[in-house]
Amino acid sequence: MPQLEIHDLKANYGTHTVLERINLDVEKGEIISLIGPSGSGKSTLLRVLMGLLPPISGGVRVDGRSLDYANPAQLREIRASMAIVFQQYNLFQNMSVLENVCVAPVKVQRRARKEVEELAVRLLTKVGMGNKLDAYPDQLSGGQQQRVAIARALALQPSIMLLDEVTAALDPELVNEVLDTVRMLAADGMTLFIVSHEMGFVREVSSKVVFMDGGHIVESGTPRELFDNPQHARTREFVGKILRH
Ligand SMILES: Nc1ncnc2c1ncn2[C@@H]1O[C@H](COP(=O)(O)OP(=O)(O)OP(=O)(O)O)[C@@H](O)[C@H]1O
Repeated sequence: MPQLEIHDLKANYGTHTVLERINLDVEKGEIISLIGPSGSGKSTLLRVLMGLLPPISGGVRVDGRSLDYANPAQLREIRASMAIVFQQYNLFQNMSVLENVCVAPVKVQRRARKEVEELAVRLLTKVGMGNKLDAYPDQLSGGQQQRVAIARALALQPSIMLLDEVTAALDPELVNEVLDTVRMLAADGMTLFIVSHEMGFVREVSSKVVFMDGGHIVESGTPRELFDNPQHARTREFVGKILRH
């Protein structure tokens, strides 16, 4: 059974339909990259999956269970099983690195502080921030802050991580340290949804690349299928354009 099943999903902003007929099955440990032109609905799909924008119709199943985004108790569960990291790291400026990672598991998930702190130290060490536990966000580079943001998401112990252009706000020399962290998550078997404009990276890590345009999935396939042998004219045009850059 796929870990995540998206069935005929539709979403609107007001009366404007921004996602339609989205169908996608994701197996545990898969790395799914969403690519497509600006405004094609990539971020919106992540927002819908997280329950930040309720779908108009269609459904999402996690481990075979249908998610009811209108049910507040289920919404909490959804947010516990998936974690999202955005382009802007949005760390709490008045909290240390360690506290940033611990606050939601302790305050929202009501897990024991000692256990959470131990996990937080392990995660921060893993993302190369173990020597900055007591630092404050304004003492860190963008790449370091983003790695703390990834550790913070991992501390929620999600089974699926959604990464929305996590390197887009970084100076070029800091991009790789964050991509290395994502490579590590992939190697650990975490199921990942990635929206990224780093096409070399997308090609390297993805098990499946999904090309979106105008709120639809146009086609999906392995990186090789999608980049080297796209089936649709629209995909060929997009891939041709990005590869020329
Ligand atoms: N908060 C919002 N209110 C209304 N419309 C929105 C909102 N956010 C996005 N949209 C619209 O929804 C559509 C999909 O936007 P989305 O941000 O999902 O695209 P995207 O593929 O992630 O683009 P980009 O690569 O530029 O981030 C666009 O037409 C956009 O204008």
